[in-house]
Amino acid sequence: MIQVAINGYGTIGKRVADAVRAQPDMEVVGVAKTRPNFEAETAVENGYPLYAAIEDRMDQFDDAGIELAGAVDELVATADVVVDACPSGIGADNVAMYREHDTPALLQGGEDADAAEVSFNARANFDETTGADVARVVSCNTTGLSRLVAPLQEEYGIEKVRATLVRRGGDPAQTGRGPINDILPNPVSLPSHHGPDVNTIFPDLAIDTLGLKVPATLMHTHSINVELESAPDADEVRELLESQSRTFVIDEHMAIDGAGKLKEYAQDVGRPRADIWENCIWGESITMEDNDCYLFQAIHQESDVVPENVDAVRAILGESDAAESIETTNEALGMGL
Ligand SMILES: NC(=O)C1=CN([C@@H]2O[C@H](COP(=O)(O)OP(=O)(O)OC[C@H]3O[C@@H](n4cnc5c(N)ncnc54)[C@H](OP(=O)(O)O)[C@@H]3O)[C@@H](O)[C@H]2O)C=CC1
Ligand SMILES: O=C(OP(=O)(O)O)[C@H](O)COP(=O)(O)O
Repeated sequence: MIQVAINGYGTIGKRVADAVRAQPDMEVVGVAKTRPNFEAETAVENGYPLYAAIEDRMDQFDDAGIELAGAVDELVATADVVVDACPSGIGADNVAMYREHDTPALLQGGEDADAAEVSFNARANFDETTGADVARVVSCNTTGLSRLVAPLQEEYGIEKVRATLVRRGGDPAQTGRGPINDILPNPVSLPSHHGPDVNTIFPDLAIDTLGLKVPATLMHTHSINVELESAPDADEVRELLESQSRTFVIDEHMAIDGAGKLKEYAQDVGRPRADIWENCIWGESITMEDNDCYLFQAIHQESDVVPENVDAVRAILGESDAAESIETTNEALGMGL
């Protein structure tokens, strides 16, 4: 069994912990928190050994009556691999500790690309991560773009991607986030970080990305134009996207008109935390105009990177090939809407 440590048990970390625990070949050896809040309590209730991310604060856990298994560097020393899901910037600072213990580490998309040796997307470049000391699972939006680009590039070739990303302003629990009643070009200058990030996965791809932030919390929405090298009809493109294991093409009969109904559907089918691990592509939006493919997709920011982290664990340790890992992860999670 692969012993996985999770450093940073927040939005992404707690989901990755549950997904790792669901795998037949992995176990969670512990999770680390800086303070004894509700997530520390639920980590212990869920049976995860809890470690203090900051040693000086161990007594705060004692005072709150929350039992600790130790300090984070003990956790890192024990683990085969650590998934760092700390807030942006802290992951890069933690790399020295991971290197000191010789424990391979996975950072998240909030870190700069150069904080890791390689950036990861399971569908696109699984093998490039094998043997790395530090890899980075790209951000939720970049994961969503990469999953779309990979099959289109393989099947038809791509001249250029143009993507406008309407980004949710914050996650549902991020009470401090805005905008409250505004729509912000974000960043106002082009490109947004997503295009250069996609190039960490597809170095030669021509891609321009524009970003906005809106006062919504449920999901991001992408307006996509991919100029292909050939001109398949829209039905062919739709079939191709339907055949991918991490894309959900929303059929017209479902009458899902936005992120609200997508989340409702995820709850109705019993998804944990109403998570949607797949890219959600509106079938009727898939349109071809000459070589230009257009579509809309929604991305659940809190969860699409979760299966990618699980695959990245196997990739960095060289424990599996891409197809086998993706299949194992998908089956263990119950992927497929
Ligand atoms: N949320 C999203 O939509 C997505 C986020 N990401 C990326 O994932 C990473 C994590 O983001 P997210 O989960 O949203 O962030 P959160 O803030 O939800 O979770 C991070 C957690 O890390 C803990 N933490 C803070 N400092 C430390 C530390 N020094 N050591 C260990 N734990 C610490 C915090 O909890 P506490 O201090 O209480 O221990 C916090 O709950 C970022 O790089 C982000 O960009 C990627 C895709 C989507
Ligand atoms: O990785 C994400 O978005 P991003 O791809 O737009 O950077 C997550 O939704 C986190 O975004 P945030 O930086 O607004 O918290």
